[in-house]
Amino acid sequence: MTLNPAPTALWPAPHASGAVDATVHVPGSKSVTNRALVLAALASEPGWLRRPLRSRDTLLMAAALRAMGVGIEEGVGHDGSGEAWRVIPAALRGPATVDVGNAGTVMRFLPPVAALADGPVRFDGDARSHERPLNGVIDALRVLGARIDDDGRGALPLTVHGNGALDGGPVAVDASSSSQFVSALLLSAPRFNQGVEVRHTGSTLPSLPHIRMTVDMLRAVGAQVDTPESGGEPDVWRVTPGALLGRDLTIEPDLSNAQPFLAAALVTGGTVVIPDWPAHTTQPGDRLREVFTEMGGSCVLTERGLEFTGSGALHGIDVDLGEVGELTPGIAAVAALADSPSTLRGVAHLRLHETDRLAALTKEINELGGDVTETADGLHIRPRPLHGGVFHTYDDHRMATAGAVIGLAVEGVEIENVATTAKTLPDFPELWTGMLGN
Ligand SMILES: O=C(O)C1=C[C@@H](OP(=O)(O)O)[C@@H](O)[C@H](O)C1
Ligand SMILES: C=C(OP(=O)(O)O)C(=O)O
Repeated sequence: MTLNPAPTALWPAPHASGAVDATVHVPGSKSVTNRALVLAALASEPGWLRRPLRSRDTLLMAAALRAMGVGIEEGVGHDGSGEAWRVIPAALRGPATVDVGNAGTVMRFLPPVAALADGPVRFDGDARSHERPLNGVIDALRVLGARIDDDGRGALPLTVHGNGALDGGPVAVDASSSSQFVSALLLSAPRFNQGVEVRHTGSTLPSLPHIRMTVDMLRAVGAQVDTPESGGEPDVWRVTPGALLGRDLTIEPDLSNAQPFLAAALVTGGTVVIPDWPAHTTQPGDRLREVFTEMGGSCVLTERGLEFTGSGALHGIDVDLGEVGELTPGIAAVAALADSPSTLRGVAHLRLHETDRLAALTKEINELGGDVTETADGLHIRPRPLHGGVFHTYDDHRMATAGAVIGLAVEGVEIENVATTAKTLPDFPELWTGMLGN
């Protein structure tokens, strides 16, 4: 990766003058919204998404589905409450072009959908999207009967030549670089002639909760899915062909985007309430209750939401984040401010995320005076007194929010390109200053 960001606008990260005490309404989950859009588009009847996330990643997903003929209309939900999208499925068509931006969910979940279209669908995106792995999806779709033109690197740009249907059937995939390979194949599989049997062949599989999210959401729209957890073989998922229902789904708040706000309570010894925190969820952000408690906070789930309180103490942690990799930047930020060292493990695949997150976190925290080293599969973080400076973000929303967390405790931190948070949380600067009572 290149670690030479272009100079862009700097955002002075607010320094906390005391303990925060705030309620923060966090917008909808990116991962749930983009799965719900795909499943609603593949259904045999219209459906509703209520309180969908409207951010770069989800607007790109909606635009792509519209380009393939799906109707996505603005509206209010059945009960009149909250904003909603009404999704009206249609025969999927090409030619179409899809801009994936740098959204893993768009670049991985939509090529299988495009294989069901009746013409070519061209995929391209940000420069970084050309570097993120897509080989698992491309190779698997070819085995399942699709024709795809790419430049042979197993990455974007590419064209899927849909012919209105896909055979489907058994396929082996090494998903050690991204769980999204598995999710992508499962999501469209009810519409493949033979469904699918996906066998993961790699030595590790990151982000299992996100695969569970895929399975749960498929089942909720009527798909039959067999999983390792439901008595099937280890590392094998089977989806039976069949029609999908159109549902009325309210999207949960994005718990990974709740992370910086919970971190603010932890770092300042204050309290933050996140309303509508789900009692049961497959979102990886739910693990924050445990991780941030071990780092010095405490929390309780009440009818007001998740109430998270910092004790004033901040401890280091030794933790495997392989299942919840997207939480790593925020945990690293807190760890850099703690009273003891931390080891974050199991996240080698973060080198292939929005940016090489292990290199970027190491460089940016160290440039503020920190002492972080990369390991084969994570980070060692030894806290040291930090000083102000520019925190570069490499077009990574979670680098920007991680820098903001450090800025609460360290005066003079400036975030380069805070607008990159629009990938999943467009209102971040306003929510952040609102939380601080400004
Ligand atoms: O399926 C999903 O919605 C996601 C899966 C994970 O991807 P990886 O398995 O590539 O880490 C996660 O990091 C990403 O933010 C969202
Ligand atoms: C890895 C992430 O995103 P993507 O869906 O683009 O993979 C993330 O949001 O942390």
